[in-house]
Amino acid sequence: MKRKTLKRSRSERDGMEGATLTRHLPMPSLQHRQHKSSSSNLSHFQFRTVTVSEPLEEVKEEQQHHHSSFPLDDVVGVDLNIDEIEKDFILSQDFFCTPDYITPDGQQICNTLDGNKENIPCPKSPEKLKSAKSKKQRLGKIEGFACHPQVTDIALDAICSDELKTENPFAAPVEKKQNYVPQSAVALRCRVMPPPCIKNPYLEGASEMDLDPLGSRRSKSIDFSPFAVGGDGFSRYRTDFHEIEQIGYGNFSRVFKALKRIDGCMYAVKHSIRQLHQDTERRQALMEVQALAALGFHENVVGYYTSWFENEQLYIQMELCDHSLSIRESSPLFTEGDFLVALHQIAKALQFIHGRGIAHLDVKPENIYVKNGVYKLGDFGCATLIDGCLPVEEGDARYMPPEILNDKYEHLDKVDIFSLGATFYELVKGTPLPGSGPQFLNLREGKIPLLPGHSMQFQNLLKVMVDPDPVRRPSAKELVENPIFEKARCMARGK
Ligand SMILES: Nc1ncnc2c1ncn2[C@@H]1O[C@H](COP(=O)(O)OP(=O)(O)OP(=O)(O)O)[C@@H](O)[C@H]1O
Ligand SMILES: [Mg+2]
Repeated sequence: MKRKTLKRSRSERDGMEGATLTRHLPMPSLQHRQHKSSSSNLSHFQFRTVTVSEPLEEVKEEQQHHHSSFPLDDVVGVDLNIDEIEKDFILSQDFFCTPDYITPDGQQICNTLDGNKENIPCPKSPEKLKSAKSKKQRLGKIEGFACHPQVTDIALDAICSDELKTENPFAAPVEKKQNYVPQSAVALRCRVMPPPCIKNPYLEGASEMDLDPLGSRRSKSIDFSPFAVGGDGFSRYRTDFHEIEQIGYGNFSRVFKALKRIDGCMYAVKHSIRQLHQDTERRQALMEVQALAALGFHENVVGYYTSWFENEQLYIQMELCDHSLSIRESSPLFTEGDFLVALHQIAKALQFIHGRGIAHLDVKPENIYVKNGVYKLGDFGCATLIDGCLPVEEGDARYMPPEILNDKYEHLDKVDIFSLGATFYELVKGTPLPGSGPQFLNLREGKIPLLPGHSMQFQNLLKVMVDPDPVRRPSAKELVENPIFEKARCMARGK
């Protein structure tokens, strides 16, 4: 069923952990280093094989040399992190299809991104500059920045571009090459710049700048698009998972049972149905995984593993459950004892998330899953902060209390209590709640018809949970501590 029009449309929200290239690029085969004599004039963007054993000094020297002969400023922000390269990065010239020397002798190249220029035949190697001293000084400066790989990155860029402007007067004159930017360099820039770290609004005291050392160098938007695997036919989902079958769908997502190739375990992988083109849509979609990640583990909350963007869709890897409590999926043969066990467990989930300042705002049978007899709250796509610091995106109107329908958001934790009461009323009744009409209005007024075969204690509990006044509804903690669940525990033990 479609939700009512939302304060912030839910359809706007669905949308990447940016995947870093080092993890996903098919690595070219390890080649032996053979550039020593012939490649002393490697262009800055010629990517040769670097073995782990290669001395860092030499790599840095070479980089320095190429910085001095290549206008790095023109390739804004290309980050070649030496430490990274030395550790685990194997960049092959073959892979990036760059020529040996970017600027052929005596050839005038204009500053365009014409891909054909990358296929010009290798010209004669220009002479290597002989200024060991100045190189050493430069390296000294660079090493001073080597405390953090990303800081080193920035330092290298900054220092080298400075040096291009203030050349050592005693050094051999450096012929400044034309502003030629190989396409592969631009592509690499997109690939080596790590994705942004964004603030998790569900965690207290997380500062955006603290998290993102490159924050000042990025644009303000969460532009994950360069890291969106899938655009070039490469799929992290397909690479990492073997899809078994579709196990569910919602208004915005499809959920698949998938075998993770590397660990041989089954997971639920949910992805947004629609592509999320806008930054705002992606931000909105990320709220779900940010809430899950901020919450951490609770046995009655569906487990979250990881998430990423692919083909402009958000993928979420979760714990695989058996099924949801949706009346179209689960067995109608529930006894009151069974209901109480489920209600108690989801009340514990709510106590846990409310304790962390988060309200779910979309509690309903479809969002409660069962795994080996344990009930788990899932689908945090509407989760928000109870203190009202985040926008409210209400869930399925059939389960929403009257105050939410009237745009009153003072007691967001109690919204979940109402929804939980409505959920169990529907499960006991065995027919779907209406989205409008007299029955819909009756429930908003706290009127629950008698439920034959169920104890008054249980029916009264449901009634107080759907009280029109949020203040009179029990808190999740009070609910968990209700004596009725003692009976449920005894019944569960007596089975
Ligand atoms: N971890 C899981 N294990 C098993 N089944 C799941 C899991 N997550 C989701 N499902 C199934 O997929 C369905 C849709 O998932 P979900 O509710 O998260 O999608 P949605 O598009 O956000 O839904 P909604 O329409 O409620 O907004 C669920 O009702 C459930 O049946
Ligand atoms: Mg759902």
